[in-house]
Amino acid sequence: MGCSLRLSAWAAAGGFPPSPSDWRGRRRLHRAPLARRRCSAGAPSSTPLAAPPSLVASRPRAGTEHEWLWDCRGGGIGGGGRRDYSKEMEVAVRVVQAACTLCQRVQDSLLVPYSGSGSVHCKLDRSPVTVADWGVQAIVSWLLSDCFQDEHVSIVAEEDDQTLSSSNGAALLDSVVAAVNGCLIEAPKYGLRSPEKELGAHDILQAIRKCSSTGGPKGRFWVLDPVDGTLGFVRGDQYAIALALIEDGEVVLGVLGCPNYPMKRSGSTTTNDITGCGQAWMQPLVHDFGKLNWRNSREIHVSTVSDPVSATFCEPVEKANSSHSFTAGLAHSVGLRKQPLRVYSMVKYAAIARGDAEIFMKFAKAGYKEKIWDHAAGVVIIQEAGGVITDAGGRPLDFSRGVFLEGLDRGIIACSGALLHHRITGAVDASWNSSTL
Ligand SMILES: Nc1ncnc2c1ncn2[C@@H]1O[C@H](COP(=O)(O)OS(=O)(=O)O)[C@@H](OP(=O)(O)O)[C@H]1O
Ligand SMILES: [Mg+2]
Repeated sequence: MGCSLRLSAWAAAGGFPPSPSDWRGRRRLHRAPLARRRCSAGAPSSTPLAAPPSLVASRPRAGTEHEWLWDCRGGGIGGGGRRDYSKEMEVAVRVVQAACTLCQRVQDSLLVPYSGSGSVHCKLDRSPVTVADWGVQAIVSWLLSDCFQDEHVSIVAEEDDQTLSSSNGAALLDSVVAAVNGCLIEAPKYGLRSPEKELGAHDILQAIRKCSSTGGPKGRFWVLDPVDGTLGFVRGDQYAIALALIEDGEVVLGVLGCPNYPMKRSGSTTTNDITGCGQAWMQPLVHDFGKLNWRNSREIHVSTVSDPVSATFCEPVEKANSSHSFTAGLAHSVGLRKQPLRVYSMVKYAAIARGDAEIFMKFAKAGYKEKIWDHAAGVVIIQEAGGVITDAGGRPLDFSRGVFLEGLDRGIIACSGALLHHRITGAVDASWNSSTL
């Protein structure tokens, strides 16, 4: 399912990174161009930004032997009586692979000041958005519709077309059109069809608009977060492309593309030897000179660590998105010793599924409503890899009630096993009333 990994030259030489700071994307943006960007939300806060010139200069080019790209995919296809989702899974992996390429190109262009696709824009809620968000949404929408022509394809996704359709949006729309066509022309590399002729602005706006389903308890719909962790993306750091399929309110498959998540050496995966309850895999991302090859898939499992002393917990980077002080209190009370691993996006979910961390916690401010696209793909991948994920009251996350995770009790807790999960939910109950959330 889906996390895809970019192996830097450093990781190729040294194996899996030993410390949280090493999880940061290998591409750093220079401070000056970022500071001039319009969106304050895109500006760095705690993350060191200025790239040592050596890092930027020595970043491996796509296609060199140093650059292996990986993704993991998982899916709820093991359940009894369920239908076969292999076609949907295959299409979803191919589509996310294509989307990863678009994102990598746009993230690279963010390194180039004032380049067309390299600018960061602001949404009404002041969160950042780039050509990649609209570009991915357009190609995923177009490709899914093309692959399932005899079905009505329904998609719930994060972006709308308002900014692009506005009178100020023409230049931006041109950049999206160029990025989308540049990616779709390579669709055959992923076993997908390219459009017969280049898509025009109208086609692309239509594809973006098509993702306007609002989900619900019945029927089938895809859920897309085109660039999850946009803040990480614009900072040259971690992000994920997240695609899931929901049927009658249940997530039945998910794919996460995580192009900047470094690969660990295959030898170190031998510690993760428990049998998951389903199936989750990771596989190489196709780089510029490659072709999708299914034989490279590997099954993934959660970690076997159940002692809090040895466990690693991860959480959002921004304290505005999850209370760091509350999770620090929980960590202390259950005996977690390690520093939290703060990583942008659903890469955190991939990390739990792959056994790189044992716990994920998110406690948003009161009143914030979690969206289904921020969790659907990651949740099913964790479950299929053998992990447990619920709200803080121990109930499954409910994807059947529209675009929000309605009824979510306090926060989200994912663990590699039931024992750790039980301890954390117990600690939440013990400390909730005295918290200020
Ligand atoms: N106030 C608030 N509280 C909680 N969550 C929020 C909030 N605002 C936004 N979001 C959603 O969080 C998504 C980013 O999650 P991350 O785990 O990447 O957060 S962080 O950037 O590492 O802090 C982010 O997803 P993207 O917009 O796709 O990046 C948002 O959907
Ligand atoms: Mg998101």
